[in-house]
Amino acid sequence: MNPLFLSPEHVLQGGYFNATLRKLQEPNTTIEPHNLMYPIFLLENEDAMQSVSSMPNVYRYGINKLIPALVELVEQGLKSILIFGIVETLPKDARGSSADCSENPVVKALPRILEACPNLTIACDVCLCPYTSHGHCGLLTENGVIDHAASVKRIAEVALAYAKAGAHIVAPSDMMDNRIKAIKDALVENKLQNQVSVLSYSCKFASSMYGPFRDTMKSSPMAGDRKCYQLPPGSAGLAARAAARDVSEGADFLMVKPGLPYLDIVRQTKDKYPHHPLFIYQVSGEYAMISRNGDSSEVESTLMETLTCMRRAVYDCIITYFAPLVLNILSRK
Ligand SMILES: NCc1[nH]cc(CCC(=O)O)c1CC(=O)O
Ligand SMILES: [Zn+2]
Ligand SMILES: [Zn+2]
Repeated sequence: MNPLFLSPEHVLQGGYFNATLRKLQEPNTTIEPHNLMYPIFLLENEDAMQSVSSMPNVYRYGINKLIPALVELVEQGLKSILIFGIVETLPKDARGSSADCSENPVVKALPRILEACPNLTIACDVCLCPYTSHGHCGLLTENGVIDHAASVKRIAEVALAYAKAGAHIVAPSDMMDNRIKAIKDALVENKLQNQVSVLSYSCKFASSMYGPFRDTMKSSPMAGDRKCYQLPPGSAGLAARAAARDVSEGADFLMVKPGLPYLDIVRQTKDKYPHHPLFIYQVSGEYAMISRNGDSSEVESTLMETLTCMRRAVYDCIITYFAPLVLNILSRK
């Protein structure tokens, strides 16, 4: 018996007393630039640049302001972006016609971003809510409920338009059943299947944490809510079935959204589909919460702790409004 009565197998502190040993104890949780995707709010007005009141350091850009910002971020290591179009003068109507018209800001911007940043991977969010007069993510019947077949057909058309305009990834965020297959079919019919991948918002929950995003996008539903297509927050079962549905329909990448309160879903999805790269969307409400957690050094340490824990859970790519800050932190290491 040793004089201190310590049982050797219960002495853990001998295994993490310096920084190198601590790194060994956190396997596979490092973050590199290819693990980050940066969401971009794109305005119709090409010369505009507006701050977002509920999200410090986040801007809505017209293409002429976006290009120089992106060129600089790519120099700092940015590998991928996720674009959201915002219309202000183009009309919103029942079928979301402005989502894929030739004047749509995303359709117009894609060739210019591809030219300015040839090594940047560009994903486009595909949804109808920023473009419909009723603000829902699908099309509605006369009775005001989701018209499933019409919605899926329309979402596939929009995805195809972004694919034709040069998007590398189309990312449907509407949560309609069967839209992944409809999009894949459209890509095949147009011989784009080997040039465009499909990132499915597969496990997207009806969360209260999308508030700052909806303010920014002006995309809240005019009536009702999204609970008939986004998942109930307590349902691990529907999340498992939604991921299975999207895998069977040919999704290249899966996603869990929001991130932090849903890490059990992240782990469940990764365990079931280890061969599908998994994305987490750290949403606008999470961004707002972390941004307010103290001074800049506390914000940075909270952010990195959060991303490390998410990585432990395990994701392959994190979609985060903090991407520029993370690149900056990585460059200082
Ligand atoms: N389809 C709309 C969409 N696409 C991405 C987000 C949320 C992003 C965020 O909060 O950062 C939302 C909001 C919603 O579904 O209500
Ligand atoms: Zn939507
Ligand atoms: Zn969306």
